[in-house]
Amino acid sequence: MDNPKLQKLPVINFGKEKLQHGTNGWSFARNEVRHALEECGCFLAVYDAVSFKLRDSVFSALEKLFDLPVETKKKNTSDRDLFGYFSIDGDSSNHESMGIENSTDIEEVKKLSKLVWPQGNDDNFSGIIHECANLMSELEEVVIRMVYESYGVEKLKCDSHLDSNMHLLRFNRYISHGVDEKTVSSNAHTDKTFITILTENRENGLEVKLKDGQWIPVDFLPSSFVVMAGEAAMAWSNSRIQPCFHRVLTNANAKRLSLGLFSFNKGVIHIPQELIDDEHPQRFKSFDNLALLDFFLEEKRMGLPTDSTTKKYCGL
Ligand SMILES: O=C(O)CCC(=O)C(=O)O
Ligand SMILES: [Fe+2]
Repeated sequence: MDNPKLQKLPVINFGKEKLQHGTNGWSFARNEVRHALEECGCFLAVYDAVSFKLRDSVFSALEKLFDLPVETKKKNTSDRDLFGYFSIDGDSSNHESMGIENSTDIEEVKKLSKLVWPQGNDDNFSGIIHECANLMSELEEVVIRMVYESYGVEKLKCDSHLDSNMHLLRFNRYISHGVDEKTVSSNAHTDKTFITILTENRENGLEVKLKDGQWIPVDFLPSSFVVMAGEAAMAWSNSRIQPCFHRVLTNANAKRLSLGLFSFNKGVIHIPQELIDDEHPQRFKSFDNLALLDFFLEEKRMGLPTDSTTKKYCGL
């Protein structure tokens, strides 16, 4: 039975009519987005632009990708830790991840496909993955436009933010073996992104932490994606938006796949004047989002605590 004390995440519908700027549906959804990000740091977006058929094709393509030999998967490299292939093995679990930088460019998706299937791939891996990445990035653009608009920040600033957006598409597979309880497959963390958009196959596991400290499981609805605010959105918003703390717990003998679009800004992010006033004095300096990520990765490599990386990097 549902625990009545367990809160649920806000659910916001992103049907076609809500995506039309200037409609009542848009204004209503825009207010819900701001409220959800300020209160929870995340929400569930029902977004049927990604059809069930496309979803199924994406997850079966990812299953084939992860079923490749480790040596092949290791060809997915990147200059940044965590952007290419990595694997974390625990006593009873295994978490593997692969990524495609600039995934809204089909050539980048083809590059990975050619690397791991040099003889060719008959399942249209690139087409399917690229279509899904593009649809996810369209949702992300709508969310970012709504966020800028809800705070009355100039449209030009929003356009320039979107022009310098960089997307990393990342796939995760978590396998846990014969344990009775849930296994922590990904420790609690916040992303260093502006926005992260995630979905999963049928196996649940993602949990988010609410303001009151309660961890709640994300119950994905059909056609839904969780939209999470990252540290960059928190700093940009002068701490109005909460960064979303999340973790992954997998069930015994489960195989879970997830797909996430991580957006970083390639330029320098300035804290908008519209978000600074007597009640909200400026809390962060202008900062470079990717440099913030590199700073975090370096601190992590050195084994330093990373719970207040952003404050340390660009806090005032
Ligand atoms: O697999 C998931 O649902 C979450 C993955 C995640 O938090 C991450 O890749 O940063
Ligand atoms: Fe994450």
